[in-house]
Amino acid sequence: MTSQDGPGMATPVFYIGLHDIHRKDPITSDDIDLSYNTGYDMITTPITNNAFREHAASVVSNPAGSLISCLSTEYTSLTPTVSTPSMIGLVSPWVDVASKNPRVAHLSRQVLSMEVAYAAFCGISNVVLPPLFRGKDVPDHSAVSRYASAVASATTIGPYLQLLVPFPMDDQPIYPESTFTHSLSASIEDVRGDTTNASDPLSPWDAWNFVRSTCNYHAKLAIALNLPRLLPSEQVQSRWYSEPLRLLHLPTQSFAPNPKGHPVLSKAHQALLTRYMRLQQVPWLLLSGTESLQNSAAAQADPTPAEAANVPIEQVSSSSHLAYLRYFQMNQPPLPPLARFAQGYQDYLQSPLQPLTDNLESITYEVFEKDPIKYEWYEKAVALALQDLYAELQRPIVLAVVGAGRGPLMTRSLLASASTKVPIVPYAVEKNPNAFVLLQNRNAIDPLWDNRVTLIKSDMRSWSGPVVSSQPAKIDIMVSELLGSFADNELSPECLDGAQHLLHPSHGVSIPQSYTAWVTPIASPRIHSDLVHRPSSDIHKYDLPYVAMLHQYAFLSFSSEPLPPGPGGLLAYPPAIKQCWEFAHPLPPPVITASEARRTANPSAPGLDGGDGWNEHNVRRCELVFPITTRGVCHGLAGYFETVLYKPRDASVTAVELSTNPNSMDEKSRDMISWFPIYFPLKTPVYVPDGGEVEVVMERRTDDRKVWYTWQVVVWVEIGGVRQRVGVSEVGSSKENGCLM
Ligand SMILES: C[S@@+](CC[C@H](N)C(=O)[O-])C[C@H]1O[C@@H](n2cnc3c(N)ncnc32)[C@H](O)[C@@H]1O
Repeated sequence: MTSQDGPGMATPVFYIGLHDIHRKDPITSDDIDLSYNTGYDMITTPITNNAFREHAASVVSNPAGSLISCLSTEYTSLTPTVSTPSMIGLVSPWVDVASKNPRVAHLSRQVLSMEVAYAAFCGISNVVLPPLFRGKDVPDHSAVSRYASAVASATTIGPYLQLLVPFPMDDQPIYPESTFTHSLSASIEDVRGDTTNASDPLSPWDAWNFVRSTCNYHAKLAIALNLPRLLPSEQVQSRWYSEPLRLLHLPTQSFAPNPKGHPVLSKAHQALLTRYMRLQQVPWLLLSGTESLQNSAAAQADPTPAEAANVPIEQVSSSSHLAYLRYFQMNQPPLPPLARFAQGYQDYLQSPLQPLTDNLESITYEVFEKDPIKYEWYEKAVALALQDLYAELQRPIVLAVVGAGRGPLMTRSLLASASTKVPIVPYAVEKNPNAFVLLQNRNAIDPLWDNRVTLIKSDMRSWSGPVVSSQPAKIDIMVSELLGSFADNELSPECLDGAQHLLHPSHGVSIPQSYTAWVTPIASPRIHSDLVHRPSSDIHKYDLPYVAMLHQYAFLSFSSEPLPPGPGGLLAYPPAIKQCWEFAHPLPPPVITASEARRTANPSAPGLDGGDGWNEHNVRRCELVFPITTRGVCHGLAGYFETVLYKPRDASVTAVELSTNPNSMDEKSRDMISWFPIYFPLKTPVYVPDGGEVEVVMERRTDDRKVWYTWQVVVWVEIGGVRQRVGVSEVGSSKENGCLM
């Protein structure tokens, strides 16, 4: 249930349910038929009836100790039916497991467990739990703790249930007409007693975070989020976006009348829905506060938007809100190319490719070759480099594509030569014997290649180099694409260093000329939950960076300069994404000389992590500090890269660059699809308070045979003028899964 038209296509399906907030008894089959006929996809139902509520209230107010009775036909009319799958069960909202009165809390837990178990028995697979937040109350930590403990117990009931935990988006009071305001406690005391009044929009999220941590990120838990009429800040919206949203509750108060009196959503609500409805698991929408089904049945069933727009104002009914949502669904903007390409892969963790040790399959090359930007940018870069070198050398340029794959960069180099009219002596070097067959084919049959490309089946590091006019020659332009999602993680530095002796020492150009790795801390509960629930026999699951189309996550650190205002005038800030390190080619000759000296068994010190230390120059370390204004949980690090393919000698001509860094990708290589980000997981997520700092310590290490990364997160807070370390993650290390050279 991800998108209407399968992978690559545009519009999500909206599943819309009806929630009658005044309903006290389970629904009947007539109600279900009516809701279908009105155009809803599902409907909420109480699990027990008002008699049960009265029974529970009498037990609560009788301290002599009578007990809650078992469910019987007196207390529920719900039975399993063919329509059960389209029902969302509601645990009685008067159940107050967070009450500070131990008796209320205890009886509430009994009711909760009976109702959840009965719903599960009936085959209802989605059950909304009673709310923690009611009316104006912001529960204190004891209440949150009691609530979390009750939810944790509920996760043990029924194997196939999804428990939907209701939360408001922020600390605005819940709509007064919601049944959520009345609880069992109200009959004997003030609802919760201790509450806080200070404004804190993240308090519901914080409570949710505590609940799900108590439940160890249980896969059965999801959120039923109440959308307020006034939406909170972009950061609060993004935080909820990263969480497992199953239901978005839209009370009619979230709508405003348009000039004709028809209910519509504000621009800000529209933007939020468009974003949330692109989640891979599209949340369901729940409409409440409309008039009862019986009344709205009189209105036209399932009207078209045009019909809905012509409904006289006095007839605006539940179907008007529904018709608006259907209209809104049909007018969703199409997905951008990268999002289309990534359909089905969102947040799916893949081990990074190792094209040096493994031989890639043809289909993998085919996927790279679909990129609409990368090859075009390489062609531009080669053209600029050819012009620069030809102006200096005035002879054919020796150009080698090292790691040619199936040949797309060779094709682009030949096109650049044709467009600039700079003659080239082309070489294509590839170590994958299977891809080499295709290179031979291409040379023979592609009219552009026309058998003029010299093909070398070799590792670039052991190739003896070009021969021009029967004489050994140097390469003028060495073109490669050995970059991984974190720039250097497919060992581009080691491969290109190994081939540098083939490059002309004074004017030789490497395309790319340099590349940088970038990182930022993120909240990624979905990915964390995926890792938590992988078998514990997978002992390295946290000790590996993953390639992932990051989707349901939230940035935690932002720069202080706002972006231009978005829909509804909400201010948003770009994420703080910082550079870890850089590699540039060719290396200064003394670095290569020193590396060679260490390799040739002289008495110099060994490498820090073993070996002779000849690859020590490719070791890197960074310590980066990220300010955190709004508290959150860091589950891992998102990594990106940027590369300068070629910076022309004429400084007035713009350099040709590629980027996957969200802050620069649109400017440098918009719509490029070849690389997903990389993700470095934390085994134990770390909580970062408001005003804290996340320090990221990363290293690229080597023992001359392989390369690996280590990563660690440290949380700092200033308390009483003293900077204190309040959280430290384990050190993640990919040493056991390092990239072999
Ligand atoms: C990421 S693929 C890029 C392929 C192609 N240039 C493209 O853009 O579609 C990297 C290619 O480099 C090759 N390769 C990696 N290391 C190499 C080495 N040391 N010597 C020769 N080829 C290498 C791999 O086999 C693979 O074909």
